[in-house]
Order: sequence, then structure tokens, then C-alpha cells
Amino acid sequence: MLTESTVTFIALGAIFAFSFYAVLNAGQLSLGQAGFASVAAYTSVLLAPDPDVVGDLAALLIALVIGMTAGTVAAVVLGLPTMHLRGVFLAIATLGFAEAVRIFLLNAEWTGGAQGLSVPKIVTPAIAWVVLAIVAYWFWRSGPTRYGRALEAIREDELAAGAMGIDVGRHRLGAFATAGAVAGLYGVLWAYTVRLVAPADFGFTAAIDGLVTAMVGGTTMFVGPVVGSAFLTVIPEIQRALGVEAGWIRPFVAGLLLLVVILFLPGGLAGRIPRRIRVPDLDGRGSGSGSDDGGSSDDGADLRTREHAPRGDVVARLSGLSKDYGGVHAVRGVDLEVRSGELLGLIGPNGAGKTTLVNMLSGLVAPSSGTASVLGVTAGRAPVHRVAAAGVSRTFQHSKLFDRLSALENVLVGGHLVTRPTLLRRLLWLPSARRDEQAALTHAARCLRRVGMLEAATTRAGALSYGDQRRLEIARALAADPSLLILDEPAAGMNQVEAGELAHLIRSLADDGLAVLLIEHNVGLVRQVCDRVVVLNFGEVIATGAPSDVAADPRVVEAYLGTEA
Ligand SMILES: Nc1ncnc2c1ncn2[C@@H]1O[C@H](COP(=O)(O)OP(=O)(O)OP(=O)(O)O)[C@@H](O)[C@H]1O
Repeated sequence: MLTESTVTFIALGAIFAFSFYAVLNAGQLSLGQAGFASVAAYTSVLLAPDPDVVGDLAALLIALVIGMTAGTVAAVVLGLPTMHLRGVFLAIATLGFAEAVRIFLLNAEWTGGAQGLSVPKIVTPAIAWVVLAIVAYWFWRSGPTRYGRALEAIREDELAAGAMGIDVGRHRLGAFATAGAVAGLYGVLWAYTVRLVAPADFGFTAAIDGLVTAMVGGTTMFVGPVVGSAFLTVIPEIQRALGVEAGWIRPFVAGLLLLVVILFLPGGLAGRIPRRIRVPDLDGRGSGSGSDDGGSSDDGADLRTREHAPRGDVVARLSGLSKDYGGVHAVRGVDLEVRSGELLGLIGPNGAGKTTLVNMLSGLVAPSSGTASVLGVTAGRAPVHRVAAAGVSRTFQHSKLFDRLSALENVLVGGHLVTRPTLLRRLLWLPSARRDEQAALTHAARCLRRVGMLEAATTRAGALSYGDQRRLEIARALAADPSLLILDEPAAGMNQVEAGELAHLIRSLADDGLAVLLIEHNVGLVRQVCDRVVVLNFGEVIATGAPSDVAADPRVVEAYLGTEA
């Protein structure tokens, strides 16, 4: 039989685990939650009114609000200087913060030192579970929103998320602040459950406990923390029922479970629950069946969500653009214009500087000298998500898909810039949020259909064939409704039939009025589809012109195509 306190502790453990889930779901490993919880607990215990004066429930509610605010403020104050840190560096910095808070609380006089401060017991199992239900509701409703998907995209591939127009820094700080707020709730509930707030309860062991609970439960599904907490809290009960008294069994089993989860269940226990996403019925005949014919059934006009420059207008102007890496001149003094509706091929031998050039165009790499003006934005000065917002979308030489998300979810993230935020409206259950989510889904499904991949909508991106992954990257880039689409070796790894279909697709995109910059080693494909070709060699433009003229240029033949034979 579960005792009343076990039931309460399952809820508290789950709430604390949610504070880890909040950041792990966005790909950040923070161990500062115990610090946020203790700041929240002490602040609320010191500031909240006496229950004898205002009543138990009112006192607890005020304490929870104070605690949540204190936790959020602590997280933002810590997050601002540490958000550029990644992985283990962030973990160490946040752990350092939590330890500093603990040592301070231990040694300050007004905190009662190691003895702590006594607190009235107010929290009942019902209260703990109501708070848990509210926290779980937040994560349940926020998951399938534009915001929730952006966080998952950052977790899967931060660079690609930025290139889709997601402000990575702001979203990471948002996740961190959420972790602070939830840890704050936990700190207050803990204090008003155990009748005490003392530094020992918010040490390293507490942080690891929260992390293990979140990891074991699962960090990709909102029920994970509840599953993890129930599992780990119940272990001692089972032990007791079996008559085993050893106190080391729970931490031992927890450690073992963490090992098993990391080795065999990277998504945790709840990760085994399949994610469901309904593919919109685009033509009233089921999810794409019969219409998935490689892109002819959805013309470009259907995917338009914003105004574009008229055909022939310059969308990108590069002048004297150069990039040096130490002594390596990757790109040297490139002058180039790209126009709307033009399919421009960029070719050159390995190491010629093609990727570096498009990385500068898309804002990923700052030029050493020269300027690149792209759709009104100066590349190198604007962060990558601003360049994307201006209308630049791209694929990458090495696939940068969000592997654990389905094909449809990948494309939904691609539509970040052209869809409306739905988080607050979904929390309030407003019908307009449902309509907007449905519109985003339909847009994503159309993009998938455009590249002939609607039938793979629910397949995990990581499980797709190489050729399909390349097409999915194009669909994801198209979902942003770009004015300039940069394709970095899209045909790499494709067979001849697939490359032929791809050529047809790329040509149709330019015919729809898009400016397409195509980097490709497949010279046949470039000659077949491009209006104009630019050849780079050792970072310099050695030829520009119609594909047939460029192919006949002796410098190109020598530098790139080898001998004339
Ligand atoms: N981050 C970097 N640091 C140092 N050198 C770099 C970096 N990125 C590129 N380079 C160098 O710059 C040059 C151009 O590289 P880049 O990847 O742009 O060429 P590429 O034409 O795209 O080649 P490939 O066809 O093989 O992809 C190469 O000599 C490369 O080693």
C-alpha cells in the first residue's frame, strides 16, 4: 500500500524532474535546479504571510507565487551569462551556482545555518498532485506548438534550428527560465511538506536525483517525469514489502537504471510511447495516397505565404567577399549577383570555397572582408535567424535534419517563420490555436508533397533513406517560403533516377520565381538545370556564364573537369 507521504513524494519528485525536463527537452544539461529551488524556498518562507493570519491555503498560494518568481529570476540571472555554454560546460557552471547558493545559505545567519528554518506543514497529497497536474498541463499543451517544436529542434540540431529562423538564444533562455519557475514550485512545496527548509535538502544529491528521475522517465514525452518519479519513489516501498531493509538499494537501483536508460533507452521509459501526429488530408483521399508523385501536384503558389521580389530583381549582392581561416584564403574577392527566378549553379573542385561562400550568405560565417547584402540584410552583421527571416533558406552539405522528429515535424519547424505562435492560446484552449496549428500542418504537408514525400510524413527523419533525407531537407527549407533557396550538394548520394527527379524539382522551384543557388558536384545535373553557372577555384571566381560556355572554358576544364577527354 502506498502511504500518504509516498503519494506526495511521487508528485514532488515529478515536479522537480519537470524542471530538468524543461531544459533537457531543449538539449541543455543544467544542474542548477537545486539552487533555484533553494532560492525559491528560502525567499517564500521568509516573505510569505503567516498561515495563522491568512489561512493555510492562501499562505501556500502566496508562497508558491513568490517561489516561482524567485526561481525564474534566479534562472534568468544565471542564464544570461551562461547561455552561450554548451553540454558539460553548462552543467558545471550551473552546478557551481547551486553549490555557491548552498554554501551561502549554510553560513548566513538569517537562514538558520545547517538547522534551517522551520515551516508549517500545509501540503497534502491532493495539493501536490494538483500542482503537478498544472505543471504537466503546461508541458503537455506547449509540446506540439511552434514554441515547443522550436525547443526540440534546438535539441536536435542548434545550427539547423537557427537557419530555420529560430532565435536559439532567446528560446534557450526561455527553457532555462521555465526550469527555474518549476524548480521554484518544487522548493516551496518541499519546504511546506517536510516542515523545514535546510541547505542539505538542496545539495548535489538532490540535483542528481532530479536528473536521474527525468532521464529514466524520458525527456521527449511530457509524461516522462511522472513515470520516472513513480518508478523511483516506489522502489523503497517494494523493498519494504519484500522485507529488504538495506538503505543503499534505492540509490543503487537508480544508478543502474540510469546506466540502462542511457545505453538502451535514450528516450527514457516514456520514450517508448509512440508520438502521434495526424497527417492532414490534402485532397480528401487519405494522407497523400495517390498524389505523392514527385512534386507535380502542388504548384509553388500553394506554398506562398509572403511577398517576394519580382522576377529578375537582385536578391543577393556580393562584392569583394573574402574569408580567411588563418593562412587559408577560403574565399577571395567574390563579386556576384543572384536574381529572383534564377537558378544559379556554384561549382568548383573540393575545397574551392563553395560552402564557405554560402555559409557567409546565410549568416553562419562572418566575412573577413567585403560585403554581402542579402534581401536587405548585411550578412555577417545579422544573426543567422535574422538572415533566415529576411527570406534565405538552405539545406546543408551534410544532412542536418532533426533526426528524432518525424518528417512532418521537421517541415513544421521549417515553417517556423511563416506560422503563428500558438503557445498561450493552446494553454487557454482557444479554438483559433487549433485552426493555426492545423494551417501549419497543412502547409508542412504541402511542402512534403511538393518534394514527393508525403507518404513518409510520420517516419522519423533519422530512419529515412539518404536520398529521402536530402529531399526532406529541401521540403523543410521550402516551408519557410524563402526568396533565396540555397541547396548545398542536394544530389550527393542519390542514384541517377533520384537525381533526375531532383533536377526536375529544382527547376520547377526556380520557374515559380524563387532564386535558387545550387552547389553541386554532379556537373551533368548543373548543366541540365542551371540558367547560369559560377565556377570557384581556390576561393576565386574563374568563370561565370551559361552552363555550356562555362563547360567549354579552358580554365574550368583545367581546374575542375580535368583533361578535355
Ligand atoms: N572552419 C574552418 N576552419 C579552417 N579552414 C576551413 C574552415 N572551413 C573551411 N575551411 C577551408 O577553406 C577551404 C574551402 O572550404 P569549403 O568547405 O568552403 O570548400 P568547398 O568548395 O565547399 O569544398 P567541398 O566541395 O569539399 O565541400 C578549404 O581549404 C577548407 O579546408
